[in-house]
Formats: sequence, structure tokens, C-alpha cells
Amino acid sequence: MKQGGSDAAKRAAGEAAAETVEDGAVVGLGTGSTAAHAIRAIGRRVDAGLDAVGVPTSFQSRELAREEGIPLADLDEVSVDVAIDGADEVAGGDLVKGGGAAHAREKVVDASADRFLVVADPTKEAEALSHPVPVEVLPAARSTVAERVEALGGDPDLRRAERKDGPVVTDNGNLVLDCAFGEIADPERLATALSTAPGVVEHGLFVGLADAVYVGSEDGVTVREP
Ligand SMILES: O=C[C@H](O)[C@H](O)[C@H](O)COP(=O)(O)O
Repeated sequence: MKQGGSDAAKRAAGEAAAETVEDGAVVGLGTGSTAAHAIRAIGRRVDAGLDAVGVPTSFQSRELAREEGIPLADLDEVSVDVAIDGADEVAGGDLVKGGGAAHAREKVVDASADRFLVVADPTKEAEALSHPVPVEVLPAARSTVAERVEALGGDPDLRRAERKDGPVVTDNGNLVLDCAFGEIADPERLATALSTAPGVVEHGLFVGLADAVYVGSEDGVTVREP
């Protein structure tokens, strides 16, 4: 797992992306430690008078946005102008997400946004995707999806909870298989193969969805448009 980035780098990326939010915007609020910096920065701007509405992507981002005083809406009430979200790995404009098991709702919100901004630290960047792909599955489909992943050349591993016996259960009541494929030569093809397996709710491959990638460091932020 690529989680070695410094908090200062994550903060720089999150705050730079949050700065681009315009008055009156509906903002998709991503999940994870980098997106949390963006949520806090948006909260400070709301406190200072910014008119913005947030659409959370998880229990965690909803809770943080509430603490920060950001007005919230559901996706069936608004349309999202800009989404700001983290990633576990970034290669060009393609991502692996779901380290926090939030990728299903994240994908719905991020893909619906007019602009999707990825926020990351340099440890997330790669030439090609090779991070294990989280696959959210209906509990009853755990073993059939695992077989399908193996047939695709992957190695599925049921994600276990850390402070509970048994598996991680997502915000949607499902399980997660972390599926290692080695270097992913054709992310789009793998994404289609995973999406078409019965019982797959959503996988963490975000192919061609990002409009810009904000990579923070202790010295500043680089913005790439894939
Ligand atoms: O499910 C969680 C998300 O996809 C996160 O955005 C991703 O895991 C990156 O999180 P972090 O910024 O904490 O590395």
C-alpha cells in the first residue's frame, strides 16, 4: 500500500484544490487523509463567507464536513460542479482508489462532476498502475467474484477489519476483495472485466475520469491535466 506520503504534502495538494472552488459551487467531498485536508480548507472558506454545498462520498467525509460546517446535499438533489478526491495510486489520468473502501460512492460522485480534481502526494505517482484493486462485492458473491478475479490473473484477498473480528463491511453493507494483478497493462480492459462480473458492486479502477491531478510536496503543488 502506498501510504508513506507526508501530511504536509497531502495538505498542500488538498488546500490548493480547495482554493479553486468557486462561489455557489456544489463540491463532491472525497474520502481519505488527503481529501480531508480539502474538506477542512473548504470549511474554513465557508466560515469566511463562501457559498458552497458539499456532496459527501462516505460516512467519514459526511462527518468531517458536518464538523466543518459545510452545508450538505444528496446527489439526487444537486449536480456536482467539482469533486476533490484522493487516490491510492495515480498513473497519468488513471487511478486506483478504495484504500478506505469508499470507492463505490466516490466513483458515483466523482464521475458525475463537471470537473474531478485528484489530490495526492508524490508517493502515489507511478508509471503504470500496480496497486491492488479494491473490489466491493455483495456478501453472497464473495467466492464467485474471487474465482472470476483469479481467472483474470488476479490474487483476491478479503479485506479484514482492524478493530473488529471478521471482514471490513463497507458503508453500503458489502465486502471488499483487494485484488493484486501486478502491473496492469490495460486498465480499461480490466475495469470492464471487473464491472461485468455478477455481484461486483464497484471496483477501484478510475480510468480516464480525472480532469486534473494536484500533487503536493513540502515545496509546493504541481498540477497536471492528463
Ligand atoms: O476509499 C478511500 C479512497 O479512495 C481514498 O481517497 C484513497 O484511499 C486515498 O486515501 P489517502 O488520501 O488517505 O491516501
